[in-house]
Formats: sequence, C-alpha cells, structure tokens
Amino acid sequence: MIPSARISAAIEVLGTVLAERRPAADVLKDWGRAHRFAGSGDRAALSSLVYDTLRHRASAGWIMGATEGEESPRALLLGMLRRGRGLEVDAIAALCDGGRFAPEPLSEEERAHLVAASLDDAPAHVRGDYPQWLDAALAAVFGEARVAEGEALAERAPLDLRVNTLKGALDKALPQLSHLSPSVGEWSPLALRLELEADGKAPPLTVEPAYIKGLVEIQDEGSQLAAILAAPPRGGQVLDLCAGGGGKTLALAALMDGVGQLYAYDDDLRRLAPIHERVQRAGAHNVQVRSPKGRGPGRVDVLKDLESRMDLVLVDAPCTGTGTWRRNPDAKWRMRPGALAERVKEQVEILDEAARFVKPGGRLAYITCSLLDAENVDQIRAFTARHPAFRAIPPAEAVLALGERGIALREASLERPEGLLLTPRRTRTDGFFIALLVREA
Ligand SMILES: C[S@@+](CC[C@H](N)C(=O)[O-])C[C@H]1O[C@@H](n2cnc3c(N)ncnc32)[C@H](O)[C@@H]1O
Repeated sequence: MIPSARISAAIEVLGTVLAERRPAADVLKDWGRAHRFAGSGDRAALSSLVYDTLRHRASAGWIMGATEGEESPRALLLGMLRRGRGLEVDAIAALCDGGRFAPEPLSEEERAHLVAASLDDAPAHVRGDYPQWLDAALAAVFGEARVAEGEALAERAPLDLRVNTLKGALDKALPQLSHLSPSVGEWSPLALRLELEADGKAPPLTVEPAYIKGLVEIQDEGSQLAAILAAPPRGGQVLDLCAGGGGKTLALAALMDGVGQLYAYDDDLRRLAPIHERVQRAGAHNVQVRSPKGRGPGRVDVLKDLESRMDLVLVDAPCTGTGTWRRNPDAKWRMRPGALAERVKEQVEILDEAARFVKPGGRLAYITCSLLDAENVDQIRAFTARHPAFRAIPPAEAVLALGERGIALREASLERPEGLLLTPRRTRTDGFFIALLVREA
C-alpha cells in the first residue's frame, strides 16, 4: 500500500472504532481479514496510525477546531499527523492528494488549522490528552503537572523484558538478543528494554529462542518493580491472589529462586488459563495454581487451607488501568465513571479477602496500574481503618528491596505515606501504585 492509502484505511478504521465504540484491536483485526492483500508492514503502519491518533485524540481534535465528542475521524487523523508526528502542512497535503487511494485534498480551513496548530488556549485535559471527567482526579494527584503526565501517557511504550533468573542471568540473555539492541533497565536489575521500530511495530520477540526457552519474559519494568518491592521471601509461603495470566507470578517465582511455595489464584478461569504453559516455559517449579471451582453461592473455597499461613499475599488488583494508557490508548476514551466506581468496590472486597491469608508478621502487597487516589492511597487508608492489625510500610523502607537503586527510585516516584506511584513521566515505566502492609498481630 502506498502511504496515502494507509492514511485512508486509518480514517476508515478510526471511523468504526469511534462510531461503534469498539476496541481498536478488534476493528483492526476485522480490517485485516477483509484486506488480505495488505502485508505485515501495511498492517503495522495502519495500527500505529490508529493508535497514535487515539493517543492524541483530544489535542488533535482541538487543533483542527473540532467540537469535543464530535470530531470526524479525518480531522483527528490530520491533527495527529501534525501534533503527534510533527509533520509539516505540505507533507500532510502531499499524503492527501485526492489520488485513487488517497484521502481528499485539504480544504482551506483544514490547512489553516494545521498551520496554526495551537494549543495555547486549550484546557488541561486537551493538552494532556485525557478525558475531561478525570481532570479533577488527576489534578488531586499531580496538580499542575497533570498535563505533562498526560503527555507522557500519550507516548508509545517500549517493549520491556524481564530476564528469568531461573534460566540464566542478564549476561546470558544480553548476547542472545544483541541483534535487537536491548538497553539494560534503569531500575530493575532484571530488565531489558527494546525500542519500537519507526512504524511503532514491536520486534517479533516471540520467535526468539531466548523467549521460547523461557530465558526472557515480556513484562513492563514497572510491573517487575512491583514484584521486587513485594520482596517474596525465598523459602516462604506466598499467595498471588489476582494472578491473571501470571505476569507477576513468574517474577515472584524467580525472585524466590524457585524455593518455597507460591500459590497462584484468580477468580476468572479464562484469565488464569495461560499461566500453566507460562509456568512450564519459565521452569517455575514452586508454583501451585489454584483454579476457582463453582460459581456464586456454590463456589468452593479452594484457598481455605492457606488462611493465616502466608508470609506474603500479593494483590495485583483489577483497576481502571489509567497507568497503561500508553499501551491501551483507546481504553482511556472508553472509560466511564461507573467503571471506576465498580473497580473501587471490587478492590475493597479483594483487600478484605486477602487479609485472611496473611499470618501475623506477614505482609500484604497491594498493586494497581492506576494513577487515581480512589484506587490507590484511599484504598490503603480505608483498609487500615477496617483492619487495624495492618500497618502501611513506609516507602523509604520498602525500596530497600531494590538496594541502592531503590533510593533513586523513591526520588523519581511520587511518594505518599501509603505507597509509591510510578508513572511514564517520572520513571519511564507504565503507571503503577505499589503499597506494602505488614500484619502486626
Ligand atoms: C491486574 S489483573 C492481574 C494481572 C496479573 N497479576 C499479571 O501480572 O499478569 C487483575 C486480575 O484480578 C482478577 N480478579 C478480579 N476479582 C478477583 C477476585 N475477587 N479474586 C481473585 N481475582 C480477581 C481478574 O480476573 C484479573 O485477572
């Protein structure tokens, strides 16, 4: 496909995403099925045009003079080419030449908007490219810096890997991946970072022998840090209560050197499904997966025997995912206040559930990939009020699990007495909130 045909296709896909409120990934998949002639380069270029537009949706619409909520997919895409990709007006006009597969030529009005491309009078949520209804909540956390935080959340995310020390050390993995030019992690001693290609495509990691053999796993550096700061004791008893596909489970197993017992549970059997194969590939022999049995009042308590026995319970809670907007840019526009209220309620229930497994002297790690106080510090405050036996461990103490790098991490993060908040702008990771609590009695 010629570049202008890709622009036309991106406008079409965006139109469906916006009109039908469907996830961009699904619409892109449908488009691929209906256009089998398109090669992998075309598909990659198309999806990065669509995702980049969603990343910059508010600012792209604003510079094109569109009314919020009523922007045409064409206006958004043109605005993104100017603001997100920094193309000059003539370069955009050359892509829109009205040729056979190209978009219509630019109107005088479009040209004028693209020349001015001004965000000077734009409100914070437009400059920061996030939904207006979240402005007050983000202001409560970041104040004036919410615009810069939003801008960083509108960037593309790199592909982070974690070296699985059950299979080998960093110096074994590095030479095996040298053709992908990885850089070593800024904070996690286990992290390798691969930058995306110019078209936004990630390197095809899953065909690499190092990946196939389990020497490296795909895991954002922030997620790795959450597991490291949770500090699972080698030889201890650990429960990963919201294990999902096992991202944190595998990191915990490696940090325990495969010694002790790690139980992985999730109340959604489908989400838990990939964990079995991943545990095998990683060689994580101390993981015992506990699958949910039954539904509703008939549900069997498959964790009953773990009550008051755990040295560490990890709660990687279901959340709004506001910290992962770099990777899921369409999710930020689909999110609704009702969903936030629902997640908050689930988090309360899961934290209360988690408490029963922690032994006296044991710890509870609460993690979200959200930036919002309602899901983070407010949850910890409310939990310690409901459960006076638990006390929040000060972040200054928690970061010691990372050695010297912990001091720098603490300075870079947003520190609250209840926990640390990592953000793309501050730590160049996904957004993560990490809180540790100890059960004193
Ligand atoms: C953030 S995801 C977990 C991601 C996973 N830990 C990882 O690192 O790949 C949150 C998980 O919590 C699970 N969940 C939601 N409610 C739960 C509950 N009451 N008990 C256990 N798991 C629950 C969801 O099914 C979801 O898989």
